Amino acid sequence: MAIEFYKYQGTGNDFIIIDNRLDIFPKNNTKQVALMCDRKFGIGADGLILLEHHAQADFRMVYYNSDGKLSSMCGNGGRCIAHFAKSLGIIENSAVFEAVDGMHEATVENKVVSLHMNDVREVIINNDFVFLDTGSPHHVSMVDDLSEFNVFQEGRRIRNQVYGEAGANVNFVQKEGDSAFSVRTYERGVEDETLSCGTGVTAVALAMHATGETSANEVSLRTPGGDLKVKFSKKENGYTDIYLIGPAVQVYKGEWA
Ligand SMILES: N[C@@H](CCC[C@H](N)C(=O)O)C(=O)O
Repeated sequence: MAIEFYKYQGTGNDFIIIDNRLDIFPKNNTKQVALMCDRKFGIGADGLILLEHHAQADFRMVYYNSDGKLSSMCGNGGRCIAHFAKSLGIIENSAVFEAVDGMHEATVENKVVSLHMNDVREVIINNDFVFLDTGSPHHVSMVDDLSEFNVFQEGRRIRNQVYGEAGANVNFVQKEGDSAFSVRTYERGVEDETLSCGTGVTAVALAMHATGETSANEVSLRTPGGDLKVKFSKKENGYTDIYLIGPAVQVYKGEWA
């Protein structure tokens, strides 16, 4: 049976999104998800997202990385699925949905989506990197010349040598101003640099605050795919009221034969 899909991008982090409220998708078929995400033999995307029925919330979000495996939270994907829900008429301008890391709220205003992320309880500060979980695990490291930095080589090395099979996403950061940073991310499950990572820039904003690189509670993050904003409040142990804000764009609609 042909599957109707929508292609989305949030600051260049791109996704196939499918309305699976009628359970049409073969959810255990890892090979099919990987093939659909393949940029040469399939549609091409960093991940695939299912929008599903939820008894108490507006919908459920199910996220697969481009390797075809179910994974942890995707911030840019969360922003894109909220926009998709609005385009389907499931929500008006605000959504409550459940993802793998729990409940989220989102507001959609034209192409800009603000996503409420879950609280972060622990920020682990090491000599030359910070580790924290913003729904997905993130390693954050500052570098001097981000545009020339070999994100693929160094990201892949850290992802494998430091975090082993489970892995982590690896973010490289350069300070651009008091509350502005540039970020490039190597994503596990894509096993490559992506143009942007939502949980990644969220991790960077909190890591920069926790290490004193910024004292601002609203941070601008420049990624190769576009600009995002992260707002947050500090609490005794960690951070609360965390919002990831930026564009989510429906690119096209198609059918997977
Ligand atoms: N692109 C995502 C992160 C997706 C999950 C990640 N690859 C993982 O497996 O941890 C985002 O925007 O947050």
